[in-house]
Amino acid sequence: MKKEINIGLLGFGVVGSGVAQILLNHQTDLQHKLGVSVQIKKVMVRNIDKDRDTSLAKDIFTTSLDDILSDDSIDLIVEVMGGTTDAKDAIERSLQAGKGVVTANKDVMAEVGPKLLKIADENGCDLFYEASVGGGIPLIRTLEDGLASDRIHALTGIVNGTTNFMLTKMKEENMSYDAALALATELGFAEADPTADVDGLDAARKMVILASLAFSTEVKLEDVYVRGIREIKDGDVELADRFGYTVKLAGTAKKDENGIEVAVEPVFLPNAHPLASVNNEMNAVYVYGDAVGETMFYGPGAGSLPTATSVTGDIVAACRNLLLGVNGKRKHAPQYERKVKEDAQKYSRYFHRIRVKDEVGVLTHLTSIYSDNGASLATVIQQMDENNETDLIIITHEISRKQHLDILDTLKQTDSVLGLSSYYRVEGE
Ligand SMILES: NC(=O)C1=CN([C@@H]2O[C@H](COP(=O)(O)OP(=O)(O)OC[C@H]3O[C@@H](n4cnc5c(N)ncnc54)[C@H](OP(=O)(O)O)[C@@H]3O)[C@@H](O)[C@H]2O)C=CC1
Ligand SMILES: N[C@@H](CC=O)C(=O)O
Ligand code: NA
Repeated sequence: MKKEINIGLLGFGVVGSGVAQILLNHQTDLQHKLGVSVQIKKVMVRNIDKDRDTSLAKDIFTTSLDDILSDDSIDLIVEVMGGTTDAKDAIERSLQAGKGVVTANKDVMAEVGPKLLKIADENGCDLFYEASVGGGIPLIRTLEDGLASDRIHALTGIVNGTTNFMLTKMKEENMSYDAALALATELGFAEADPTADVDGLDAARKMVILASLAFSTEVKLEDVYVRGIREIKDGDVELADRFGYTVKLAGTAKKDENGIEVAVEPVFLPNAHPLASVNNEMNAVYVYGDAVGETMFYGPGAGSLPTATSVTGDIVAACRNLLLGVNGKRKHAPQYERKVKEDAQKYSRYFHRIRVKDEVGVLTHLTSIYSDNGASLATVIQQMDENNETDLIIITHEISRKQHLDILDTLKQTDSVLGLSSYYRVEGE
């Protein structure tokens, strides 16, 4: 019977140092729950000379993956180094060496998750990735276990902490975009390359992971319609509020008889919608199941200790499996063929803000573009600003994404349109 489980930790940054802190500070609790102690045997970093605030012995730090993989006393690898190429390689090699892996890496799981899970299955190893979506929220395991008997048909969520933090600070404290991003980075929320956060890619990767699991099908990054928060223009947040909405970067995934649709984009959410009051780095995901109905999962979406809680939760699960000798016994092949909807099959309401020339007949001409495209309108408002320029605000009834995009294309080529200020999908009504 094992007395100790040894971990090889790949990465000692925001998340890795949090994992070490929890394993150290909660050691007696973990020992009680598992009956063995869990120790960090080696840590891989990029720069061995960096000053690190830790009580771990200096000589366990290395820059060599081989050093860790060749150590037979190491049972489990925890990948929290980030990036794609090296991390992918490290996970693959660890599994091939028969070592279970816990990772927080959504870039890798979204890109090659199915391939890595197959390698894990073939090698009788666990591959757990709870921290890859929703930071500290137990979501992956909830979909895999708690809701396993249900058929999930939709997910809607705020799955990026950095952008939600930025939008909150910009709205409530009038902080500039740059200052809000700098603060999110300082607090350890942002990715190494924060364009992944602000341009929606990080959230898109998380939606790939969630949708694949929820719908038991392969979902690729190219299946996701992605727009980030740089698309939000001055005045949009106030304008949304005037109409009773809050602007959030939301991920949505839906499944019906035509297939699946997945999107990440700034949306207008009714102010009364629970997701509208999810602020700062908090995340929340609504899961709609045929049997369970509506469930919502809420918690910190980023940050050292919240994310490390999910990683160490996975470590506990992997240790239990190792101790029971049932590691790598879950099989991960998806149940359904990949089937992605066409834009003409994706329905929503849309908000359009169009800068127009203030001249006779503009309103009639522009509304005819909508009717020519079969779109009926719920709201049409013309508002003039202090420079005598006019914004036409249009909220449509349900139309397809194809109708919406066709209308935008026509508007762009229309003489009386000075510019398309912004547009949003209206979600959650
Ligand atoms: N920060 C967060 O809130 C969250 C992060 N994640 C994910 O967790 C992972 C880690 O993120 P985070 O801790 O923020 O990242 P950091 O940049 O803070 O830390 C990365 C760590 O990995 C080491 N490292 C990076 N590349 C290599 C390499 N090629 N070889 C050896 N060591 C390497 C770095 O070494 P050195 O210290 O020498 O530079 C550093 O210790 C990422 O996949 C991220 O997306 C997931 C959820 C939330
Ligand atoms: N950069 C990410 C970190 C967690 O996944 C975020 O802000 O959500
Ligand atoms: Na999670």
